[in-house]
Amino acid sequence: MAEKQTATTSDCDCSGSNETLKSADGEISDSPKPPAQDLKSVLVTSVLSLEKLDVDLYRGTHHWVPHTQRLFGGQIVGQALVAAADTVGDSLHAHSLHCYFVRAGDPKVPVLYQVDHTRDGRSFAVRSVKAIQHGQPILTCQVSFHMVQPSPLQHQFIMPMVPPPEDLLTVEELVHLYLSKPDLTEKAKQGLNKILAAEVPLEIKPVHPPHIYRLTAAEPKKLFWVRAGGLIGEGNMKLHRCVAAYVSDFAFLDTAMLSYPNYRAKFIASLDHAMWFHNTFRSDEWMLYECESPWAGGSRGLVQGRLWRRDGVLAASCSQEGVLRVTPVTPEPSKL
Ligand SMILES: CC(C)(COP(=O)(O)OP(=O)(O)OC[C@H]1O[C@@H](n2cnc3c(N)ncnc32)[C@H](O)[C@@H]1OP(=O)(O)O)[C@@H](O)C(=O)NCCC(=O)NCCSC(=O)CCCCC(=O)O
Repeated sequence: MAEKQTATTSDCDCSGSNETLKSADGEISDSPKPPAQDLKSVLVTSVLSLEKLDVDLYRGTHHWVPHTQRLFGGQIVGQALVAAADTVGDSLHAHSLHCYFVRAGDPKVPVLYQVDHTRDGRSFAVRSVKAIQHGQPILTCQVSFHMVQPSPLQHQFIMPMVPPPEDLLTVEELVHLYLSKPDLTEKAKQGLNKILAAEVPLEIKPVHPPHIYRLTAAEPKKLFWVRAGGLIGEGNMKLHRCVAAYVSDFAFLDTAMLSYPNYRAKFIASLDHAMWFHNTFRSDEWMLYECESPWAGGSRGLVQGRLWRRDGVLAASCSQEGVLRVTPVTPEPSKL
């Protein structure tokens, strides 16, 4: 047991990878401007840097834990993808993954990732990953990898027209703006300060920032720009998919709650998560996350998302179902 190594992420020399930034029509695109932030992202240095304990066995630790004190689903999916990707060659790239969150993750102990080599074929390889805590699975995940293959069949939806990230405020800037408003209730202040204290390793700019007190039902749709906080770099393009897996579970499921301002979630958790990767991208550059919920019912909600590169190329698609147990909100007398 146990030669100790760090798996697959920041230190991996994947300079042999021939994956370049290509647009949907196969043209090499103008490389978007490098991100402003120059410090290595904590997603690289910690969250997605797994310890290799043995053949096909990895250990991951935690960074940001949501207030629910159950592990963030995106972290578990991202780490599972790192483990799976470490067991395939550099010419294979994850094109889809399908996961079930079967138990809540415990933030007090690390997570073990056990990889099973389900199949290795000529063009595709499939890995099955079990994330384990206290001897029991918390996540089961299947990842399929594909070698780069050309095709005359190419189409995609068109990216929604939205203001560029430079014209929008980050969540932190919005919170400071809200905190400067008079007549803020103590409860609202506490909620806003909690947002500032959370060390989410992502930068987010909502396209339509929510009103501090959401009073009216909205369509279950939202759009936000998102990128990893800090630099990831071009060295390991596989890692960008792992980061996108992390990103894709963030603020996703609550899209299903947007039409119900008179209810708050007393229990909300993702049950499953699926992703399809379509094109290369850098997750430390701004991507537009377009989220919508086509259905809710039976204490569950379905959400679907598209991650767009800012040059309009569809990078990835996501789907998730979650449990939504709600309780009515008592209206507060003092509103902004
Ligand atoms: C809990 C899961 C979904 C399975 O549920 P169940 O089979 O019901 O498990 P139990 O252990 O029997 O119950 C758990 C809990 O729920 C209460 N419960 C059960 N049924 C009902 C019911 N019909 N009505 C009311 N309450 C019910 C039960 O009493 C227990 O309550 P407790 O005793 O107070 O605990 C299970 O599959 C699970 O937990 N899966 C993991 C889900 C998960 O962790 N997903 C990833 C994290 S969520 C996430 O990351 C979303 C992003 C958040 C960040 C952001 O975007 O801001």
